[in-house]
Amino acid sequence: MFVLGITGGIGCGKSTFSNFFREAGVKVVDADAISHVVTAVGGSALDELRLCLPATCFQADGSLDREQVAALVFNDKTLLDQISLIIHEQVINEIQKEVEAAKQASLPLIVLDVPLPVQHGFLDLSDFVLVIWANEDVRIERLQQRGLAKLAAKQRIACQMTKEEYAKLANLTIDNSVDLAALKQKFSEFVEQELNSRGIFL
Ligand SMILES: CC(C)(COP(=O)(O)OP(=O)(O)OC[C@H]1O[C@@H](n2cnc3c(N)ncnc32)[C@H](O)[C@@H]1O)[C@@H](O)C(=O)NCCC(=O)NCCS
Ligand SMILES: Nc1ncnc2c1ncn2[C@@H]1O[C@H](COP(=O)(O)OP(=O)(O)OP(=O)(O)O)[C@@H](O)[C@H]1O
Repeated sequence: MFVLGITGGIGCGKSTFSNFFREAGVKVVDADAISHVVTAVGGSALDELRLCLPATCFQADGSLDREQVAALVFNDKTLLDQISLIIHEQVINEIQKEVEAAKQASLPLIVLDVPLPVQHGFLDLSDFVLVIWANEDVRIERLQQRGLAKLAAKQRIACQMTKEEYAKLANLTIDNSVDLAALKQKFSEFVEQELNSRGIFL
C-alpha cells in the first residue's frame, strides 16, 4: 500500500486537495477531524488536557471549548506545545490504526491529511510527502472567507513552520495560489506523474 502524506500551513488547501482523492473513492485520514473527536464529549485526550488548561477552556459537557483554547494557546507557544503533545498522541494512535486497517483491506493507496508534519505517525508512515502551499495574502483572504479573523489567521501562521521548512520535508510542493479549476488540473497531473507511474490508479 502506498501512503501519501499531504501537509501544509493553515488555509493552504490541504483539505481541498485531499477531497479530490475522496471524490475518487480514495481513503483519506483527516488529522484535524480526529483531533476534534478526541477533544469532543468523552474524548480520549480530555483527562490529560484538564491538567494543563483552566476550567474556562471546557464546556459544561466536559468537551473542549475550542474558541477559548484558541484564544489562549496561539498566544502562548509553551502551552500550545503542551496541549499539542497530548492531542497528537491520540491522533497518531488513530492514524496508525487507520493505516493498519487499510493495509489489512489491501487498499492500494491511503492519503493522510495532516497540518503539522510530525516525524512519528506522519513522516515515518508516508511514502511520499506532498506539501500544498499558497501565498500568505491568498491564505489569509480564504481563511477570512471561512470566518477566521485576519489577526487570528496571522497568529496561527506565525505558530507554524515556514514555506521553506515545509519544502525541506517534501517530495513535491504544489502551489495553490490558483483557482479551483487550476488546482484540479494540478491534481490530475499529480495523479498521472506520481501515482500512475508507480502503478497506482484511482
Ligand atoms: C487550539 C484548538 C483547540 C483550536 O481549534 P479550532 O477548531 O479553532 O482549529 P482546528 O483544530 O480545526 O485547527 C485548524 C488549523 O489550525 C492550525 N493548528 C491547529 N493546531 C495547531 C498547532 N498546534 N500549531 C500550529 N497550528 C495549529 C492547523 O493549521 C489546523 O489545520 C485546536 O487547534 C487544537 O487543539 N490544537 C492543538 C492540537 C493540534 O495540533 N491539532 C492539529 C493537528 S492534529
Ligand atoms: N484554489 C482555491 N480557490 C479558491 N478557494 C480555495 C482554493 N483552495 C482552497 N480554497 C478555500 O480556502 C479555504 C482553505 O482551504 P482548505 O480548508 O482546503 O485548507 P487547509 O490547508 O486544509 O486548511 P486548514 O489548515 O485550516 O485545515 C477553504 O475555505 C477552501 O474552500
